[in-house]
Amino acid sequence: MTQLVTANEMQQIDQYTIDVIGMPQDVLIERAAMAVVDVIGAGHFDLNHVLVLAGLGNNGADGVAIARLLYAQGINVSLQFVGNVNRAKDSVKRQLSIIEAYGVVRSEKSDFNEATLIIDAIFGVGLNNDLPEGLQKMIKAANHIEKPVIAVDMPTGIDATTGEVRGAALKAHTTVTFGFKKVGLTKRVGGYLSGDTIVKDVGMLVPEDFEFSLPLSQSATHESEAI
Ligand SMILES: NC(=O)C1=CN([C@@H]2O[C@H](COP(=O)(O)OP(=O)(O)OC[C@H]3O[C@@H](n4cnc5c(N)ncnc54)[C@H](OP(=O)(O)O)[C@@H]3O)[C@@H](O)[C@H]2O)[C@@H](O)CC1
Ligand SMILES: [K+]
Repeated sequence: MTQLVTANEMQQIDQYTIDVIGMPQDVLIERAAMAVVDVIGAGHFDLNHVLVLAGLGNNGADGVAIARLLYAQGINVSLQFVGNVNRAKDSVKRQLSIIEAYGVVRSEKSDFNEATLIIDAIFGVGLNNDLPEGLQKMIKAANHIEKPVIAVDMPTGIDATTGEVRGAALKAHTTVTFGFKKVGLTKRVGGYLSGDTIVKDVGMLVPEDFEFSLPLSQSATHESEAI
């Protein structure tokens, strides 16, 4: 039995945990990154060349932290930004200044062909529009070569509430989603493109009087089991 949430409900819980409980955002980002690295470690993925695709919001911040953790384990990882870094959120810029001290290579072009595993940290629950044309093209090309993809929180391009594709969506082998299972991962194309979905606890707290709008789902899911 799992509690399903909409994008908005997840964002309210995020904000409450940070603003009311006082949990630093960078702690949540670090725990999210560690959760994804746990899943990578427990999986049977080819880690010869991991390519992290990072966007400009907190989903991207998760991605930069994941790249740092993998690099610190001696894994061959490259980081590619999707979008204009100058427009990135502060959380991403903080992660960037940290990772630069570790010496991680930032690749400009998307070296999909060499990658043996792709970490999709472009957009998460903050997706609020159709993807830009260029990104849609890149995603369709990536889907075509069928590289294994681990989606961070949501497959990029899937609306976390409706499960619809916003122009294009990166098909994931596995989706590691934080806190609660987003209802978009169970509906329409979102249910298909998200692959195996694992819910990981990153320390979010739900307000006492919080009213979930969705019923508990029967769907089996991996709770945040220790791996
Ligand atoms: N909050 C927390 O504490 C934690 C959050 N966590 C992580 O954060 C993720 C949510 O982060 P997020 O709200 O920054 O949104 P995200 O999905 O990164 O999008 C980035 C920005 O892109 C923009 N944008 C949207 N759609 C667009 C489009 N079609 N085309 C172009 N641009 C578009 C939009 O910016 P705007 O347009 O609103 O200025 C948006 O802000 C969540 O999924 C999880 O991974 C975890 O670390 C746990 C702790
Ligand atoms: K993502």
